Amino acid sequence: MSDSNDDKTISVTGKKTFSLKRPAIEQGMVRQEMGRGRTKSVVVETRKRRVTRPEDENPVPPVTFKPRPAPVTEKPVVTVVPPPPPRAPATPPRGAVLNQLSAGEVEARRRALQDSRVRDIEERKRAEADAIRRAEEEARQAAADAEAARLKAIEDAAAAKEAAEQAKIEAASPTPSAPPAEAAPVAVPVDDAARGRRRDNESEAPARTGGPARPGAKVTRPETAKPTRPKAEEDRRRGKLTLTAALNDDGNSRGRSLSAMRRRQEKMRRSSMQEPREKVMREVQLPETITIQELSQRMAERSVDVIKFLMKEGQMMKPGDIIDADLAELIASEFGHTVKRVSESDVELGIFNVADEGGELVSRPPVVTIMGHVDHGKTSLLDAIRDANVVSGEAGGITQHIGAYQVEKNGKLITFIDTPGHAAFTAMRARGAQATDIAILVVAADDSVMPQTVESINHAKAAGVPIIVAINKIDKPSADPQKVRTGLLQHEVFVESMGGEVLDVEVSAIKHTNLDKLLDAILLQAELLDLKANPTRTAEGVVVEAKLDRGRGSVATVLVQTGTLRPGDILVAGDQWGRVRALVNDRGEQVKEAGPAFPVEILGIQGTPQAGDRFAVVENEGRAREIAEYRQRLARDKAAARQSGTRGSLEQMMTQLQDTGSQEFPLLIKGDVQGSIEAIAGAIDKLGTDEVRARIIHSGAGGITESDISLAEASGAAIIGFNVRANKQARDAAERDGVEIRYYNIIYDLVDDVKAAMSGMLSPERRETFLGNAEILEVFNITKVGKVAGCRVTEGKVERGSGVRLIRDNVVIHEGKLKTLKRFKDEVAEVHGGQECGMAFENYEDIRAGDVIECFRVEHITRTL
Ligand SMILES: Nc1nc2c(ncn2[C@@H]2O[C@H](COP(=O)(O)OP(=O)(O)OP(=O)(O)O)[C@@H](O)[C@H]2O)c(=O)[nH]1
Repeated sequence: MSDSNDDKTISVTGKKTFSLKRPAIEQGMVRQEMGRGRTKSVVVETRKRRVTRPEDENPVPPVTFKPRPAPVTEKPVVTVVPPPPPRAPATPPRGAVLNQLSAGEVEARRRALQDSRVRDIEERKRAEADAIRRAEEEARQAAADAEAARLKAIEDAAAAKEAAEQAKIEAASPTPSAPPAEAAPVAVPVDDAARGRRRDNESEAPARTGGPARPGAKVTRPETAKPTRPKAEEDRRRGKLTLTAALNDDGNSRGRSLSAMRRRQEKMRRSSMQEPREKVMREVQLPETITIQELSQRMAERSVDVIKFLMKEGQMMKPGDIIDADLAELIASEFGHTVKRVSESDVELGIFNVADEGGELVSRPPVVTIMGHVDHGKTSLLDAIRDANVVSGEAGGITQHIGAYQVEKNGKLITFIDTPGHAAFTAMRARGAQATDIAILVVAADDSVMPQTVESINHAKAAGVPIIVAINKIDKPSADPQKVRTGLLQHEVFVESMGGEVLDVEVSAIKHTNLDKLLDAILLQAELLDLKANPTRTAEGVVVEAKLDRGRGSVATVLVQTGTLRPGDILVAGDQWGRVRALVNDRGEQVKEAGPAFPVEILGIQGTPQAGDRFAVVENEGRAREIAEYRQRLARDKAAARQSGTRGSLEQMMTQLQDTGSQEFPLLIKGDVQGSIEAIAGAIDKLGTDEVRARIIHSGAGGITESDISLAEASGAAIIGFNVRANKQARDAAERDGVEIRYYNIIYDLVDDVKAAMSGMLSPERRETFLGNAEILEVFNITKVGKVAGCRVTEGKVERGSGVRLIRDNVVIHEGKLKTLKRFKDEVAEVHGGQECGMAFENYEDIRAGDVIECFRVEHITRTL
């Protein structure tokens, strides 16, 4: 051990070692008050000015470096310094020679000893005060802890009885670290505190107390200081000092607040009891498809719970997966929620057929359509009426063909739809628009009832529209109006003069004869119908015609059916929408409004709607755009789904019958001759029972036309072709509108199928795929082979091995198989459109130039219902 080491020890521990050699700098430990009971130890250095005396002029060199080593005795030191400080080192520093001191030196030493004694006393007092304060702090802390434990124990009596006991025990019994406050000064010896500070640490340092413990003291110092600091440090770390804490009696300790403890207890009680929260049952809106995440949100459940449920059901899914409404409903009901299914089409809700809110119903003009057989004078009659009865006061106005016009008779208006013919009428009806109130059936007096007259009758009847018969061309000498009347009887049109209720007027379009009578009849019929509408509500109606006009953009002629349309209105028409820029009437004049049954041209629609589309005024552009987009999407989907299903199919009809309990089975029959049609109609009629019967909405001889398709579509009927085919336009229309056409050449098969459909047991579906048509250009008679048709494939392709039909004037002459299919003398598998080929039928030779050979493939698909 060196001197320097000794010095260091003193400075660190603060102990005073009695030594002859006093360091120039004195050091000591002082406890400094930090406020609110906190203290800290501070090392204090005291620098003393050296006093020089005459005898000290030659100062004794430092004893430690004295060259003469001399034995060091303790005794003189002990005698010179009367009260040896407790635990003072027994050995003075080596190298001190006492017996060679001068008188001055002795005097100086005596003074030094006195000073040190005074210092010792002061330090002892200070240490005593420190010890008392520390003891008080500890006691206060212990009391606070005990109080906290006691409160906790009281409030949580049931749950923590033992803890309460323990807390009480702790509170009652003093621990070494927490003696009672009043006992503290007695319990902690002052001198012990001054020297070793911690009596309770004595067990840790027995070796230190026994002898000179400088190195040991140095090492253990942090430990000995430890118990005095923790409280202050804990307080500092526990959190920020608040006003409450500062004003607290404890001063230096912050316990948990009462409410914090209550909260904690409540939390513990909840978690221990696992109290289920009250579940809120919701009405979950389900669209056709929904993601699991969205469904969970709508149910206010966790998506992980939904996924767990699905896993239990054996389906591994992710939150982003899309499920259908059925599964979503199952999940929702499993979680205890109710379900409300909504569909995309809900966007259209409240657009059409909006109920009148108050407003008075006022009479409106009737809307009339003219129908009839070709060349019976429909156009002539329409023109004659228009020319003769242009709305009074408007003379000179240039008549515009906008698709509809109005005439005036006896101060009453009549609206005519300018597109004659039942095809247009039914096309409109097929789109859901029943624009017409009255149908004028034009029958030429010199020609009587013809096939299209019958079609027109059937179309009007299917629509439930009353008919007025206009017997035209009565100016002609060959006119026989009576023949027309009797002819109509066969088709269940009973005119007044024959005892029926149907009004009939003999007219001449050319001579303008009886046009007034016809108009009177229309007004009379309108009166019977009591046509009324509310002009004060938002407008609804139907598109009569639409076109893209150069310079004016999209132009649509609409017929307002209810409400009043004005410029600035936002409307949706079919899958188009727009803001009405201008309204133009049938005389080319801009008008400010169009009321019920008024035809007007609208400018401002974004695209071109289709004739027959319904239109309605909506409240804002957003809604209009939304509906238009939905409808465009729907149209695309429909187009995509067209291949997969047909609307007017026997199968579907049967399902409908089962679903709706409907008792009618609508059919449209076209045959090669009237006789076979009658036979078919008779056979089908016999199939009828009390529960279900077939209703032939139209039948006729001849090929299947576009008008048949639209009638079938509008009436939801299936078309049966007996030995007849559909022409190209009709085929396209059937495909577009999803109407099934079934071809038969044996009445027995036809009746069997209808019977099966009606009784709910359909035989395997015979699905026929059209492959192509070839026109016979020339017929060659080749010996040994027979008749060979030199053809050009006009449509699609022709395949060897497929079924073929020979068609003459849209009537099937023969159905069978091909014997040969040749191209430049070679037998080929198929011939494509535009190419020429040679064909011969098996066992059939009656072929002529101009005949058409239809090629088709037949598949039998077993029905699954
Ligand atoms: N004598 C006479 N001829 C008439 C009368 N009405 C029409 N015609 C003639 O009959 C022919 C056909 O008349 P349209 O008005 O074109 O007949 P439509 O029914 O419109 O004919 P499509 O448009 O082909 O269906 C024309 O040549 C007319 O001149 C009439 O009252 N008397």
